[in-house]
Formats: sequence, structure tokens, C-alpha cells
Amino acid sequence: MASERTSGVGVDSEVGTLRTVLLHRPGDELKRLTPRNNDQLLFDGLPWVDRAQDEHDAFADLLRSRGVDTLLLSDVLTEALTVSGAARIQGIAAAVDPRRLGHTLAQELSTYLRTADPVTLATVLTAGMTFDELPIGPSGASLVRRMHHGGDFVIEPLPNLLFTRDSSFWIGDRVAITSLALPARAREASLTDLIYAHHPRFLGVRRAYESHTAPVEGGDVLLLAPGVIAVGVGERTTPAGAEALARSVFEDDLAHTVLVVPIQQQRASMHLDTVCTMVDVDAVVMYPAVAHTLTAFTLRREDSGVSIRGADPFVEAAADAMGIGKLRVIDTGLDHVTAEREQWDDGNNTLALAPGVVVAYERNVETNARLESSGIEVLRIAGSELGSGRGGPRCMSCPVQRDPV
Ligand SMILES: NC(=[NH2+])NCCC[C@H](N)C(=O)O
Repeated sequence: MASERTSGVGVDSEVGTLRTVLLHRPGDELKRLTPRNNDQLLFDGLPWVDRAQDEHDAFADLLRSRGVDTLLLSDVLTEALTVSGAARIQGIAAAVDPRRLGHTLAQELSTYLRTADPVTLATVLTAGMTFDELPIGPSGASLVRRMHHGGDFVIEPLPNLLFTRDSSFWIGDRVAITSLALPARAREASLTDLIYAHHPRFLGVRRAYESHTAPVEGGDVLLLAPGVIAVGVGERTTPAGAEALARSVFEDDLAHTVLVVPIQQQRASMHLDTVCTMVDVDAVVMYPAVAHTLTAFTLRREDSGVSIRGADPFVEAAADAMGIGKLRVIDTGLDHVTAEREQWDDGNNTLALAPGVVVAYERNVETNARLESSGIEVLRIAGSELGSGRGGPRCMSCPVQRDPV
């Protein structure tokens, strides 16, 4: 839209040639998962961490081999914590919760973390800390400490950081820090917030959707075309979140149309990008079970305020808003059992590197074959371990810069 781009950042579509992306190489936070906490921490199994790291390295290598600059969250987090005392204070304040830890322990822990080296601090902020790991000697004065089991978390781990898509997203030359719906993920946004506020690379970057309160997660936000955004509303993003986002992007002249798309409130489709992602400027891959039933409310910026129409069929409303005759839906044509299995394994969750070129999990054999027979180049990656958190290539990436389409 109208805004001039700050150099080196900015995204106004799903498919413009990808230049820079934020990834998170999974680390010690995944080692915190047990059969007792995995449901609450939003994983459907316990990933084999070394293998997950290998798979992630291969994903990052593939992106690099295609000319994409990959920023790793732990690196930029550590760098921000190195250069900025304010970043340290922000990260620590979000992680140390006096309501849960009590005043004594919260103070001791904050004091320790303030002097910890940046690598250690970054590790604690991502992987969390247990009572057994508290570096400060047994404190007679903390009842909380005495009454907790050594394996309990003093600071909760963030295993879903792997899915960098959800805790921030770019729109035009601005970055939006999201408001994550579930307690297991809420603190992730404090890390993206401090990275974008304090890392030298992002100095001067402006924010979108600043006065947010209601939940919006990046996995629900698709930049269909410059000025046109689709927002899924379901298990995560709420109607209030979608409405607030729409008003905010209209005010900032970042979009003229927002399509609000109701999706089923269930685990398998926790974000819009689990059922639909863009693979070309005018094409999407979609879970067949919803392809012809998804609807959208169309919110438009008008001189007099915001107009709302619908709900209408999503595919038509999207084409209309994008100003194209037709939005091609790549019909994966699968029988419903295969389609359901491949949707669960993130077959519809592709990451476009350029128009018509996408990264996809290799295991979704049928969906990938259908994409190829529709002329899409599919770059396959392994995801046997990465996928146990229910997220594919799109979920695991936050584009920071794409070429305009
Ligand atoms: N954009 C996405 N689809 N992200 C997937 C997130 C998966 C993560 N385990 C969660 O439940 O939040």
C-alpha cells in the first residue's frame, strides 16, 4: 500500500520472493516435554530432539540454498540481550511471575538473571527453568520453593517457539507482535517484542496493531495480496481480535480489505494456515473438506468507517477483494481419509519461496503430487519429528522480507 519500505524488511504477500525469514532451531525447550505436560504444551507427542534439530537444519539449509537469509531466534535474542539492558529487563519481567513465585523467590531470581550472561539468559527465557535448576542456594525464606517439587517449572519452557509464524508477523514495512490465545504460548510474544524493539537490525521499524488486547495469532493471518488480508477466527484468533486488527490496519493504511474467515474450533485446524496456504499469486492449496464451505465476512475501509458484508463463500470473496477473476484452488482431489491424514500432518501448510515454489513436508505424498501436477514446484523436507507439534513449513517461519509481487 502507500507506505515506503524501510530497507531490508517488509512483506506484502504470501508468495513474493522470500529474502529474509525468522526461524527457531528447536532447542532445550523441547526436552522439557513429558507425557504429563505435552497436551498442555500443545504437542501431540514427544519429539526426538536431536532428529528434530537435524530436520530443522535441513529446512534452514534448503532456504539458504535458495538465497534466503535465515535469522535464528536464539541468535537474535542473544544479540538483543547483549546490546540492551532494557531488553534484559523486559525479558526477565515477562518470565518471572511474582504472583506464582512469591516476592522473595521472584526477587532473588530476577537479581540472578540480571547478571547472567546473555547466552544463559536467552536459554532460560526459551527453555525455562525448574526449581532443581535454581542457581541460588536453598532459600530459607521462600515458602514457595520449599513447597514445590524440584521438577516443577520456576519459568515455563516455550516449546512452541518453533512456530515463529504465530508470535509476530509483518505487514507492509511494519511488524505486529501478536497476542497469543493460550497460556502455554503467551510469553512467546515478550521475546519477539524485545527482539524487534532492541535488536540493532530492527531499529526504527514501526509497529502494526499496537493497541491489541484480544487474541490474534500469525498462523491465522494470510496476506492474500497487497492491501488484502485474510484472518481466520477459531480456536485462537477471536472475533474481537480480528475486528481490532482490521481497524488498526485500516487506520495505518496497511490494507483496504480484511476477510474474516470462521474456521472450526478444533486442534486439527487451530489456525487458518492449517487448512489453506497460498502457493502462487492466484492460487491456494486447501483442505478439500473445507474448500467449498469456507466463508468470509468482508470488512472494507470506507470514508465513513468500516463496512461489513457477508458471510460469502471465501474463494469468491477473496478473488473479488484481490481484484482477480478467480482464485485457483488446487484441488488435491483426495479421498477424505487421505485428505484428513495429510491435513493433520500439515499438508496444506506450505511456505512459498516465490510464486509457484513452495516448501512442504515430504510425508504428504498425495497432496504434494497434486500440487506438482498443477504446476507448483514442491521442495520437500522431512518433518517426522518437527511435525509432532502440529506445524509445517509455514508455521515454522516468519517472513521478514519478501520482494513485492
Ligand atoms: N501457524 C501454525 N499453524 N502454527 C502451529 C502451531 C502449533 C502449536 N503446537 C500450537 O498449538 O499452537
